[in-house]
Amino acid sequence: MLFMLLSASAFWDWAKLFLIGALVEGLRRSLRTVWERLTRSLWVTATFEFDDDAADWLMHWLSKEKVFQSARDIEVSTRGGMIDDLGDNDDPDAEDNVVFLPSTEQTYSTWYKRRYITIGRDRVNNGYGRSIDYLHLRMLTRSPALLRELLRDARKAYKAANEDLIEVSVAEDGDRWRRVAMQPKRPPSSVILDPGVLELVLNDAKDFLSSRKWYADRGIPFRRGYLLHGAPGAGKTSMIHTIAGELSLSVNILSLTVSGLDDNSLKSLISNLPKSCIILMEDIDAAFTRSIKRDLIDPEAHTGPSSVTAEEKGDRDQDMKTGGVTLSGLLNALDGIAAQEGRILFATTNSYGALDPALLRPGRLDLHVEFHLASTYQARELFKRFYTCSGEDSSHSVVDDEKFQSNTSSSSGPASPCEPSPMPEGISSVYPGSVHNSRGSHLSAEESAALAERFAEIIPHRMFSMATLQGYLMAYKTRPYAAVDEAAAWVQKKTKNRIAPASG
Ligand SMILES: Nc1ncnc2c1ncn2[C@@H]1O[C@H](COP(=O)(O)OP(=O)(O)OP(=O)(O)O)[C@@H](O)[C@H]1O
Repeated sequence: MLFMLLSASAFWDWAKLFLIGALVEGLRRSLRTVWERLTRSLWVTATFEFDDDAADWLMHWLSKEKVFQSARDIEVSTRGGMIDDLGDNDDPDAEDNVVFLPSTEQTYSTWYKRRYITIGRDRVNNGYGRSIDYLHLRMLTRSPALLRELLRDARKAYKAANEDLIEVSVAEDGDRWRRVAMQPKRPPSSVILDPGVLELVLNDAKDFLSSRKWYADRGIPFRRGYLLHGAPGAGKTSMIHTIAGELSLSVNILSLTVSGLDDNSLKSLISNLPKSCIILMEDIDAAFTRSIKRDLIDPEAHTGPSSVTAEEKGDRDQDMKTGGVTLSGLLNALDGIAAQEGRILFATTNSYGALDPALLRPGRLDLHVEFHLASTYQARELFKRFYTCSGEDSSHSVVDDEKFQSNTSSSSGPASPCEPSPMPEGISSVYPGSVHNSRGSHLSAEESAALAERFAEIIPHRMFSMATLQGYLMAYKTRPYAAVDEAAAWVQKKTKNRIAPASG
C-alpha cells in the first residue's frame, strides 16, 4: 500500500515537472517567435553572392567607410582592392594594394544615414566540391527603400572609382567568370594603326550599342562579332582593350584551349556573361587546328590567309576537335538560344585561312579587319609616341643620355613630369641608371618629328611588326638619337637572320 502511495506521489511529481517543463519551453518558443517577428520587422536584410557585382559595390563602400579598419579579426587580400586599406597608397592601379575582407567568423557593424548596419560573411559548400561565399547585410530600419539607397550610393561610388579602369575577367572552373584585373583604360592615341582602322571598328561598335531597338524591330539577334586577323604583334589585342575603354565595357577573355572546357561549359560561360560586355576569344583558330600552330610560324613572315597550305587545310577537318570544344559547340554557343544578347564578340587569329567559313559568316563574325606589319606611317608615329612623356604633347620628349649629360649644366627650365627626383646631397656621383621617363624635356617637337622621320625612312615598310619595333625601341628607352643611328644595322641584322635559315 505504502509502495503504491509512494509511486502515486512520485507520478504526480513527475507529471508536475513535465507540465512545468512543457510550459517553460512553450513560453520560450513563443517569446522567441515574438522576438524574431519583432526583429524581422525592425531589420531589412539582404544577401549577396560574394562574386557578384553588387557585392563589389558594397565591399567598396565598406572599405571607404573603413568598416574593417578597427576590426580585430579580418581577412587580408591583395586581389581586386580598389582602396588600399593599409592607407599608404591611394593609387588604384598600384599592384600592391591591400584590401580587408570580412572574416567568416565575425559580424561587423557600421552606420548608414543614422541607421545601424551589421555585415557578416559565410561560406556554403554547394555540394559539387566548390564553396560559395555570401555577404549578409542587416540594416536597422523598417524601410527597404533605405537599402536601395545604400546600394545606389555604393554603385555610384564604385563606378566613379572605376571610371578610368576596365574590368578583365577570365573563365574559371569551366563555367564561371572570375575577375582577374582592373586595368587602366588604354587611350586610343597609344594604339598606332593605319589611319581609319580604329575609328572604323569603334564607330561600328558604338552604332551597334545604340541600335538595340533597330535589331528588335527587325527580329535580328542583338549581337555583333568582329574578327581581327593578320600579323602577330600588330596591335589586335591592344585595339580591343582601347575599344573596351572607350565604350566602358568589361572584357571577358575566353581561351578555347583552356583545359576542362567543353561544349557544355562553353554554353554556360556564354550564358553567364555579364550584360553588355566584350568577350574576347584570342587565337580562335588554335582550338580547331593542330597543324597551324602560331609558335611554329615566323611572326614577321606570316600575314594571313595566303600562308595556309593545301596540306594544312586538309588536316583541318580531322583537327576540328581538339580538347573539349567542337566547332559545332562553338557555333551553337555563339548563336544558339543560350547566346547572350547585347554582347560584342572579338575574335583574333593569325591564321585567317584556317577558320571554318561557318564561323566567318555575318551574324557570328560580322566585320573582319586585317592587321599588317608596320607601315612607314606606323613606325614614325610609334617613334614619336615612344619618346613623348604621357600627359605631355610632342614638344616634351625624353632625350639621349649622352645629349642630356652635355646639356644638364646649362638647363634651367621648369621641372617637367619626366624629370628625375633630385639626387640626395652628397651622392651626386652615383649613376642614376637608365630608366623610364628619367629625363627632362630637352627634345623639341621639331627634333622629335625629324628623328621619327629618319627612323621611319630606315625601317622597311611592312617588314616588322609593331611589337618588334617596340622591342627595339625598348633597348633605347632614353636614347632616341642612338635608336635612329643604330636602326639601319639592326634592320640589316634582322633581315640577314631571317634569310639565313631558308638558305641554310
Ligand atoms: N599598333 C600598335 N600600336 C602600338 N603598340 C602596339 C601596336 N601593335 C603592337 N603593339 C605593342 O606590341 C605588344 C603586343 O601587341 P598586341 O598584343 O596588341 O598584338 P596582337 O596583334 O594582339 O598580337 P598577337 O596576335 O600575338 O596576340 C604590346 O605591347 C603593344 O603595346
